[in-house]
Amino acid sequence: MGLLIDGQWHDKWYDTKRSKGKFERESAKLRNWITPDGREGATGKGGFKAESGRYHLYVSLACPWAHRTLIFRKLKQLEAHIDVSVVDPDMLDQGWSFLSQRPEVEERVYGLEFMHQLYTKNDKSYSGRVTVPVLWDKQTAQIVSNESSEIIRMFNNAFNHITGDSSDYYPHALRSEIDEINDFVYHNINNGVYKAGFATTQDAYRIAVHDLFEALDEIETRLANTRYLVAGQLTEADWRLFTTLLRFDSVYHGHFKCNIKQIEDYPNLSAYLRDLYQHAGIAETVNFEHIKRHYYFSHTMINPTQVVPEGPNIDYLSGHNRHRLSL
Ligand SMILES: N[C@@H](CCC(=O)N[C@@H](CS)C(=O)NCC(=O)O)C(=O)O
Repeated sequence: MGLLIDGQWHDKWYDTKRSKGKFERESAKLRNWITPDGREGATGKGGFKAESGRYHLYVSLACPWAHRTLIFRKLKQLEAHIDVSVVDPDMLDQGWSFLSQRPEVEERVYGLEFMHQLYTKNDKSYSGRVTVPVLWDKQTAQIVSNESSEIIRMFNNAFNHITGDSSDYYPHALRSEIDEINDFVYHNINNGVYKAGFATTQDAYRIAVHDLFEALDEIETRLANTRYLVAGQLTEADWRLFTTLLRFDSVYHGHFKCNIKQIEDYPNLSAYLRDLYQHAGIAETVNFEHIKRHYYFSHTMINPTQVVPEGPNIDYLSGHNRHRLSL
């Protein structure tokens, strides 16, 4: 685990000393947008027109942020248009790498060994963390974006004229409601599990874990009478919550000490999680072997033995009975 400073790789863990033991996530720095005609998007520069075969997506199958992008690639019929490279689940002294015996792990554009080489190919004096997901432009050899929340929005609509798929997970009429729930879920749940897991003081951990479970309790109540988070309709807000819920009982509950309850203890959240898992195509984007191996093996300051637990055994294909809920 490390970061680039002026284009040089440094093996360094997160610095929580300056923040009294709190984990503070660095914001993603590369924020351009693919648009239907190449016009500039909400941030960054223009020149990234939606085209079949031009872009490449780098993901970790373990990472909840990268998982969102794989889900949108699937939901929006983009598999034939945007190909993918998968990093090794072990993120050690060189950060994310492609050095692996696993057949699914390979850098498929240039044959690189490490993800940090892609970041320096984009900018040879880059400074910052080397994160996944990354959306890469093969035509100009640049990173379009390393921010998952924006990559899923590009996938949601920039390629519709190419795929013919006009399903919309961020409809205009629901945007402010989606933004509001996203913000709550991001701070307390998506990033909340990391704030608990990476905290290096008791106080920082305690505050994060209580905020997390208060938020889960609130969502549990919200899901009692509605199938999805916003307007009874499947939106990006659901997929953003899904990738964290899915990892919760296998990883965050033990490894990140989020152990006040499991998702399986919540009747509505556990059924909602199954409902989303069983949505067409989604199970194919899930790899529990990578998920468990990555966290337990890579975070050696949390789990120095690198032993990966055997359990839990949860059947995400079992019945959930959420179809009865409409609005
Ligand atoms: N804001 C980014 C966060 C991505 C992120 O933090 N990814 C993790 C993997 S789950 C990562 O690559 N971490 C490496 C590091 O922080 O050095 C996004 O949502 O795309």
